[in-house]
Amino acid sequence: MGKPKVDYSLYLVTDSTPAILGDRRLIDVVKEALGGGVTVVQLREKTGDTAELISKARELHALTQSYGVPLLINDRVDVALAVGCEGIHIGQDDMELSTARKLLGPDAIIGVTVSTVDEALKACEGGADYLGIGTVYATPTKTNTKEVIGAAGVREILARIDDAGHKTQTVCIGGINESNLQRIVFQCGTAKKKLDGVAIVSAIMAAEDPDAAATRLGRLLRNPPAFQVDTRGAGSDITDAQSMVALAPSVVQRVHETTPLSHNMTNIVVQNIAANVALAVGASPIMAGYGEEAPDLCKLGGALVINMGSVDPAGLANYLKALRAYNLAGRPVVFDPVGAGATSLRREAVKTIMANGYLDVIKGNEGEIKTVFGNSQEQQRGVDSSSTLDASQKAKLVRELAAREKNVVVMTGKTDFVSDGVRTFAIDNGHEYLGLVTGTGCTLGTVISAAIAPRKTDRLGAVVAAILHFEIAAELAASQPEIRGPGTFVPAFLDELYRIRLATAGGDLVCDIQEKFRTAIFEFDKVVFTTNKLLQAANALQIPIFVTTQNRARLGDTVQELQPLLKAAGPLLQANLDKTRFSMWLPPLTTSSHFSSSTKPRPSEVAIVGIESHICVTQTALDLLAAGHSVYVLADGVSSANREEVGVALARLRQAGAVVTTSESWIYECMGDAAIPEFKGMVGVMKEAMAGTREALQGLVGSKI
Ligand SMILES: Cc1ncc(COP(=O)(O)OP(=O)(O)O)c(N)n1
Ligand SMILES: Cc1ncsc1CCOP(=O)(O)O
Repeated sequence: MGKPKVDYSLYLVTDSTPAILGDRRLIDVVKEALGGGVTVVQLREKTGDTAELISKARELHALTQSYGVPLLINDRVDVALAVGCEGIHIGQDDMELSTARKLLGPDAIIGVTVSTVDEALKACEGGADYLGIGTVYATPTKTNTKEVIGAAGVREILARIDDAGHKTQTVCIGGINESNLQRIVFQCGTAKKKLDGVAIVSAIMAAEDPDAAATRLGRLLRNPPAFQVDTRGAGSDITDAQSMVALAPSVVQRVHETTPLSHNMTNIVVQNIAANVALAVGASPIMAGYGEEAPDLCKLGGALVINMGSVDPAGLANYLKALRAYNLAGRPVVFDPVGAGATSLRREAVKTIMANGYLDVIKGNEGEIKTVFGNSQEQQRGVDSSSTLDASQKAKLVRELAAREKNVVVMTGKTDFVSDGVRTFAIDNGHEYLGLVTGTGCTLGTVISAAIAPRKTDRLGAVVAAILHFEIAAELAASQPEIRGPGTFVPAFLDELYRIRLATAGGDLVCDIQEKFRTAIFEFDKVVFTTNKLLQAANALQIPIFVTTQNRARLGDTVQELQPLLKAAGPLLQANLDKTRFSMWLPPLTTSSHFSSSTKPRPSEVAIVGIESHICVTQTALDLLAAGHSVYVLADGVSSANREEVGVALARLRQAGAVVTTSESWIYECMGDAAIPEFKGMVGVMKEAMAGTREALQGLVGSKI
């Protein structure tokens, strides 16, 4: 006959206790569940005499056979033998596996309960057909549970039996229902070994409509959870620090452009500063602690921050409601387990939150992350962090926690560690003033929420970008001469958050201003003059610069006059590319984070200067327009060999949708406000350049536009 092939995916374990079955008949409920698609049935009766059990089992077996579904008997080999059903399920305190196998023969299905790696390895070696791994979560259905192992425990067992080369099939059991099934399956599986199914009692047996419940559970099993994001092509392949840093401006820019909702359920201390930080980075904050609002708020395309800094029972219930709503909507959640190890209540709250939903990012200090990991016996003092781990231990901890939770984990500190379980980075930015202002650490969660709000984004890249934005702003703020301490630091910090995000938008393109063209191009020196002014402004206003040369070997480098400014630009000079194509719109420009347009609802704003206006400038501008960007052609900074070409080219570009304007107009537009700190310096530059600007305008613009 041979051993039947079993589909373990939706495994029903019965329960005849009144609390679950009510006044219904077991056979009727199982029939409905079979109708809903359960794939295995286990008869689990803890009371009643043997004859009664055999008769129930016979009746059930006839039913399950008619659905082509195997029936297994809990604990009782004798009953299985009497009925001739497909097999049994035994626990650690039941008959030995080897004895059961002898009695039932090689073709019987025998499942074994395991809650530790040793038990699992032993059962696999002993020839179990499947493992019932649990208890995943505490459940009123079985109160004599020895171990509650969570998804982390299941995952560990799966990984270890896979490492040992066992192909034994697996289900997990305990507290599984419609609200957590997808997350449990998602978090339990390793890259190499996934669960073969879930075993469920009450979520089907106690359901008002077991057929519908089983149908819904089956559907959930067959589909990936809403929060599982496919980030292929969104940066998840980036593994080196340099590329990760290069990605950051696009993340900052995207927040600026999309104004994502940052829904903060946060503590009483940080409400105000968190809202201001959200605004400074370009997010739209809502400080809403009432969970009933979450089903509406989660539809607005933002992300949730659960900061348990002032947790209480009502707050916890609200977090859980919001967590559920955001998980169901596939919207990201940042969890800040503030003071996680400080009290037993907080430790319990962490467990409850983690058992009730998927957390896309967990951010905490060392003590908090240790508590979340679950191996900390340390008593945390208040919510502050004290460190006992060295750098490699910290990196290992965040990596292991992230791998276990299948999310991103951030451990903040003098050096921050961030990991998605595969890639781990250390970030050494920030300033000590951040530690002297209450609540700033919490506001990092808010910045992260804004960065991870878009669905198709590499979460790790977004989190790294958020940390860089936050910590570099702190450094810039603290370095200003008027900052005397944490009090003056806070407003400067908000300013810098704001300024950095403005600076990430747009860029200046300098097209082929090369030595060999000096004598051939009409009013070449004026193009150079305008470009010089533009580069000064870019350096002062932190605007990214992209430079090209056409066939550098033959036509020379960008002219000498501009070289000191390009050098001074440092990392602002994003590309200095030699080309043969006429258009500048080539990698790395096209792939640069400034212009990656995959998720952008609003395009970048780009200014172009250079030569020749009717060839390279025209083709670059047309390509940028086609890619969805806003193009500003600076008429006092572009020229051609034949002066007549310039006006024709500018007219064409204007018609194609480019804005034809002047360098001064563009620079003032970039500043936006005379109150910004750079304004004074820039006015000085403009004044000094006044005569040259006039000459450039007269020479290059004249009556041409
Ligand atoms: C599929 C599955 N897994 C685990 C159990 C638990 O069995 P056991 O440890 O024998 O506990 P009781 O069910 O006897 O209380 C199970 N029944 N089914
Ligand atoms: C039999 C068993 N073994 C471990 S937990 C459990 C009961 C699971 O019941 P429920 O699916 O209602 O949580």
